[in-house]
Amino acid sequence: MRLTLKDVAYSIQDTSIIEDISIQIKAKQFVGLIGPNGSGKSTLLKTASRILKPHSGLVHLDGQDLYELSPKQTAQEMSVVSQETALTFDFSVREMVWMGRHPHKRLFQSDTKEDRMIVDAALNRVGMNGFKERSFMSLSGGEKQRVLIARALAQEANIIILDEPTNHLDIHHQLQLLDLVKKLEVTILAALHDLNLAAMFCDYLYVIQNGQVVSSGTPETVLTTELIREVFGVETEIKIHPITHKTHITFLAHV
Ligand SMILES: Nc1ncnc2c1ncn2[C@@H]1O[C@H](COP(=O)(O)OP(=O)(O)OP(=O)(O)O)[C@@H](O)[C@H]1O
Repeated sequence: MRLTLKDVAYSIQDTSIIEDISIQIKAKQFVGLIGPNGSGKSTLLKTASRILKPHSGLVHLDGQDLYELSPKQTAQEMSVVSQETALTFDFSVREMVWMGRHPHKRLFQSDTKEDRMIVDAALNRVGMNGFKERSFMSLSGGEKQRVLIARALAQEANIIILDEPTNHLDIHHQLQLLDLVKKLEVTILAALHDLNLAAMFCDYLYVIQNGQVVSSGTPETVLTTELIREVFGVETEIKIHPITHKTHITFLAHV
C-alpha cells in the first residue's frame, strides 16, 4: 500500500510547524524521517496518520484520500506506534495487544481462537509472551515499546507508522525491532534519531529541517558530511562499512 503526502502544512496559532511537505512511500518501502529535535517529524507523522488534520495539503492511501475512509477502515490499513500512549486505565499486556484486533471486529464481538493465536504470535515475535498477565504500566520503557509493536503486528495493517521506535531500547532490542519491522514486508514510515540505524534499515530517507523537507534519497546519497554539518551541526567521517556495505557515520565533534 502506497502512502503519499502532497503539500501538507500544519500550524499552531499562526506558527507554521510543517509546510509544503510532499513525500511518497511506495508499497513495502521502509522510509525514514530524520532531522533535529523540534524539526517537525512527529507532527508530520501525526498528519500522515490522521491524529492531526493538515491545514492544507492531501494525504492519500493508494490514491484514496485518507479522510474519505472511516476511522475503522483507516485502522485496518494503518497502525501507529508512538511514545504518547495515553492510558486512562491500566491494562494487562495481553489486553493491550488484543486492542490491535479491534478494527477487525464487529461491535461487541468477543475474541475468537484466531484472535488469541494472533495476539500470542505477536507477543512471541517481540519476545514478550512471558509478560502476558503483567500490567502494561508496570513495564519498563523498552518493554512497553515492544508491546506496542506487538499491538501493531496484531492489527495486521499494511502501513506502520513509528515515532522513534528504538527509543528506550538497548542495542540488541533496537536491532531486533528494526529487523523485525523490515521483515514484515509492509509499508513503513519511521522517525529515527540514530543515523547509522537509519542508514542500515531504510530504503529511502527524508531529511526534515525547520518543518520542511531539505533533502531526500537513498541513505548513501543523503547522508553526506555536508548535509550532517548543515542540518545537525556535527562534523563526521562517512564511509561504506566493509562488512555491512552500508553507510557508516563516525561523529567527530559538534560545530
Ligand atoms: N501543541 C503544541 N503547541 C506548541 N508548539 C508545538 C506543539 N506541538 C509541537 N509544537 C512545536 O512544533 C515543533 C515541531 O515539533 P515535533 O514534535 O513535530 O518535532 P520533532 O522533529 O518530532 O522533535 P523531536 O526530535 O524533539 O521529537 C517544535 O518546535 C514543537 O515545540
